[in-house]
Amino acid sequence: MGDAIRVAVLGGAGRMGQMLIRAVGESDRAHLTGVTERPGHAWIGRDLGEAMGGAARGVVVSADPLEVFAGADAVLDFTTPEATLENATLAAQARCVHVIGTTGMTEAQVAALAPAQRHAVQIRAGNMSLGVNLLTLLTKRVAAALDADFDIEIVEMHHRHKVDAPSGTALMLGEAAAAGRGVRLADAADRGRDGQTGARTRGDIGFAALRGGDVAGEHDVIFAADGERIVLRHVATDRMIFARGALKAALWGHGRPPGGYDMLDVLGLGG
Ligand SMILES: NC(=O)C1=CN([C@@H]2O[C@H](COP(=O)(O)OP(=O)(O)OC[C@H]3O[C@@H](n4cnc5c(N)ncnc54)[C@H](OP(=O)(O)O)[C@@H]3O)[C@@H](O)[C@H]2O)C=CC1
Ligand SMILES: O=C(O)C1=N[C@H](C(=O)O)C[C@H](O)C1
Repeated sequence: MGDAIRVAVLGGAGRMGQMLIRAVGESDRAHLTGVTERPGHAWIGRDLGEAMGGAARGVVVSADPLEVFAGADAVLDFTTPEATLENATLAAQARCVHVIGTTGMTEAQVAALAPAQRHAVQIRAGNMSLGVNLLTLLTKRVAAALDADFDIEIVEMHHRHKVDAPSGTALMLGEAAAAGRGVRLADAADRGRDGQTGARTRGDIGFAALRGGDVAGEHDVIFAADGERIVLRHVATDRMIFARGALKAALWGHGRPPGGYDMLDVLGLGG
């Protein structure tokens, strides 16, 4: 394994957890040293390979994140907001790179992640794909070039199991649009229309969330004016784009000074 970094996957039985395990397995720069799951999960105590329906891999799925963090240089965390908050403290104690893909965190939960950044490299993004991160830059540019005659609407669609809305990606795109406009998203966001809503408020950034089937993730940023419409679109057809992005982040973060980073930093696209 030579210089390969030691990587653990948190929430290994999840949709993303299984992709992350695959991505680490495909890499010659990383090797899997641990996997966690929620206490009480059916995979706990089982060999990972067997739990996934294949050959034994010599990694036992653990409900004890402490021992898993202790044996890892980096942890990949696509779990729940509550688990991610606990993991941030453990990553700081173990000085692990903490790659956070978890979405649906409240403002207070995001703020609570900050103290851990004094001791650990923490890389967080609502979307780890190259395409979406590029789209945030395009969105910011287009929003900066247009005035509020162009109404901005962000429409996203995801699989039926998704539990948070708007998606983390939609919020990233909303932040980018707001930054381009020179406003705060918190002041401009319209996150739910139903019933007698009244006419659209000029300058609002609207969100709509669709859920159904097995959609991996689709996002449109619409700039709609009288007589014309610009649509910027990203379509994910395979969750491996998120998993490979997360592993790229772990490799990038290994050996860096502690702090809070995002995927634009990892991809070298930050300002
Ligand atoms: N940033 C990005 O690029 C992407 C982010 N995501 C985000 O990642 C998150 C996970 O998505 P997805 O994989 O679809 O969801 P899943 O529900 O399939 O996976 C989450 C996994 O975490 C497990 N889990 C829950 N609590 C703990 C705990 N305390 N310790 C260890 N494991 C735990 C769950 O177990 P159990 O089911 O038993 O509760 C489950 O197996 C979501 O927030 C999603 O939005 C998804 C794709 C890309
Ligand atoms: O839950 C998902 O599946 C996804 N979540 C992320 C989000 O909330 O934007 C990223 C991706 O769109 C898939």
